[in-house]
This record gives sequence, structure tokens and C-alpha cells, in this order.
Amino acid sequence: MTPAARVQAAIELLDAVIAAARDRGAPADRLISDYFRQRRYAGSKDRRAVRELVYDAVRLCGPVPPSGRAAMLAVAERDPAVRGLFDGSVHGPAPVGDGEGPAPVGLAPEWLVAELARSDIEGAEATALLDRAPLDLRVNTLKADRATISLPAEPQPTAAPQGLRLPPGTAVEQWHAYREGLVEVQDTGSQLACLAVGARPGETVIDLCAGAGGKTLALAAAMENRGVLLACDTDRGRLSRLPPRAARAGAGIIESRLIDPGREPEMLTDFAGAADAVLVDAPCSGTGTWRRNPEARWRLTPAQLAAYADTQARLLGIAAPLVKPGGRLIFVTCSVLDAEGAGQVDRFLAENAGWTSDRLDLPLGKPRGKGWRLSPFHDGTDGFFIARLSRA
Ligand SMILES: C[S@@+](CC[C@H](N)C(=O)[O-])C[C@H]1O[C@@H](n2cnc3c(N)ncnc32)[C@H](O)[C@@H]1O
Repeated sequence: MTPAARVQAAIELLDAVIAAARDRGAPADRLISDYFRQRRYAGSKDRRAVRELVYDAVRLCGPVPPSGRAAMLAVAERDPAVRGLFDGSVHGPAPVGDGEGPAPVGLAPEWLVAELARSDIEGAEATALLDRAPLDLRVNTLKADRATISLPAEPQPTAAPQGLRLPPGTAVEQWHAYREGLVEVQDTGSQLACLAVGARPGETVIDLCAGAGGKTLALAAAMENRGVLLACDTDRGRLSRLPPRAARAGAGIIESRLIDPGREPEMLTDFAGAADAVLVDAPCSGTGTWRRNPEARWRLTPAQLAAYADTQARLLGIAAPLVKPGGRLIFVTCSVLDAEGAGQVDRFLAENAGWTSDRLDLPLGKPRGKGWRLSPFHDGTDGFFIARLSRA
């Protein structure tokens, strides 16, 4: 592909990303892979270059751009080399017309910038939400240890006890250590959220929103494969990815249970008042993961944010009766918004007598309300809110 054809390809892809954001379609990564699956003539350098152009534009444009071309013109305004490729050449973008303007740039749609500011995410804290994320690994202590593991690269240790950090894009999936389950890909913030659970060997632990089990695997390792570990989710597709991952990791204690939305309590009666710890890694807006999905901020609406907050409150209500007296409830979201963090905990404590918030003291992050917050700027991790609540 010529450099101009790459720019045109990025414009077409951005149109698809904008439409998907509006219609709740596929994520940008999938759209990019599908696009190139149908264009086998594009080589790996073309793919990389187009992908970079797309993500440069997504990161730059805060509000949803009117078109892919306007988004790419915003990139061109800052990069004369890209501007020069709007030259009307074959397969390239048409020259810039009179009065044609770039899409507005910025952090996010205006309402969301205000919501972030209300949660004290402004300035450098805000811009760091759109940094490029490193690649973090967790050494699986069921099979290896950070102090002795031998890997094809030289990762840096992170603040998580078994965390390692590599440059983005490192092809760890090809490593023997990855295929044999010695390491898992997991952001350091996510590892620290698991640390906050304090899961111990022999305990009964429920991961209520287990998804494909990223955190469940860390809990199994903390429990040294002893005790009861129940992984639940309402999404069959996600939960079905857990058993093969658990097998690879040698995590033998995990029982997975698909639960029907709306019927959660009755499907969990056998665990009523039985859990030492329940982790609620709740669905959220994902404002803390924009480093990986910057187009997520084009998808979010005030109504969706309110719906996430309602779901989080409902999940806390489902989780609380599962905790035994003296047990703990750990609430986690990958969001930096108080509506999905400190605000949820305040409301829960106001409505539920007999619960108190524990003082967390994790190696990264800082207190936020009655919980703890990690952020890309302060901690170099994804953004997270973590709270641990104890039942009297
Ligand atoms: C943030 S994700 C979990 C990520 C996962 N814990 C991990 O570490 O990879 C939230 C999960 O909650 C699940 N979920 C949504 N509503 C639920 C409900 N009512 N009960 C249980 N899980 C639910 C979603 O399907 C999704 O997989």
C-alpha cells in the first residue's frame, strides 16, 4: 500500500469505528482485523501503520467525530506528513476541500469530561487515561515464581507481588511459559484488586462476575489450590473461556456456574452466608481502560453510565447475603468515576447496617472515599476503584 492508501484505509476504518460506537457494534480491534482479513494484499507493515493512524485519530478526538475523514484531518493538522498525503492520488484521500475542517479534539465528550472532573480526574490525571498501556504479566505461583522464572525477555518487576512489565506488543502468546500457564497477561491494577481480596488457602471464595476468569485464576493461585472457589457469570461465552484457562494454569479448585440474570439469589442459595469472601468485579463504563479501548469514550452515554451504576448496586445487594459473618465483600470496577466507585460504597454502607469498610493499604494507589483508587497517571496501571467491606 502507498502511504496515501494507508491514510484512506484508516479513514474507512474510522467510519466503521464511529458507526460501531453509535450502534453498539464491534470494538475497533475487531473491525481492524476483519478489514485486513478481506484485504490480503496488505502486508504487516501496512497493517501496523494503518492501525497506528486509526488509534492516533481515536485518541485525539474526544467527542465522536462527524466522519473518519474529519478525524484523520485532525491528525493531519498536527502532522504535516499526513497532511501531505491528502493528495488525490490513486487509492489515497481526496485533497482537502475549501471549508473542510478537522474533527474537534479533546479528552472525551463534554458531559464525560465534567463527570471525570467531579471525580477529581483533570489535567495530567485525565490525559494519562489515553496513554499507551504496557503489557503486564502475573507469574502463576501454582507453577512458577517471579524470583526464579526464566523468560525470553527481561521484564521489569511491578509493584504487584508476582507482576512483570513488558513493552506493549510483546508476543507473549508465543512463549513456552505462556502456553504452559506459568504466566498470565494481567494488568498490575487488576492483580492488586485480587490482592485486596486477601484470599487464603482453605477459604470459600466467590468471584461473582468472573467473566473469562482473569481474576479467578489469581484467586486460585492465592488459595494455593485449596478451598472452594466459585466463578459465576451471566455471560455463557465469557464463562466458557474459563475452564481451558484454568486447565492451563493448573487451577483445579474452580467451579464455574452460569447464572440467569434476575435469578442470581435463587441460583446461589447453597452459598447463602457461606463465603469468606465475595469479589464483585462489576460491569462498568471502563473509564480506567481507555488506554486499551480509547473508542470506549465515544460509546458511553449518560444513560449507560446510570445503568452501570444501577447494575453495580444490584450486584452488591446480591453479593452481601452470600458473605458469612466476619467475611468480606470486595467491590471492584475498572472506572475512575465516583459514581462507579466511592459513591457506590457510601450508598451501600448507608443502606446496610452491620458492614464497615476496611482500610486498604495496597502498594500502589491512594484512598478514595471509603475505598482505594488506582490511576494510569498516579500508578502506571489501568484505572480501578477497589473497596473491601467487612460483615460484622
Ligand atoms: C468487569 S467484567 C469481569 C471481568 C473478570 N472478572 C476478569 O477479571 O476478567 C464484569 C462481568 O460481569 C458480568 N455480569 C453482568 N451482570 C451480571 C450478573 N447479574 N451476575 C453475574 N455477572 C454479571 C458480565 O458478563 C462480565 O463478564
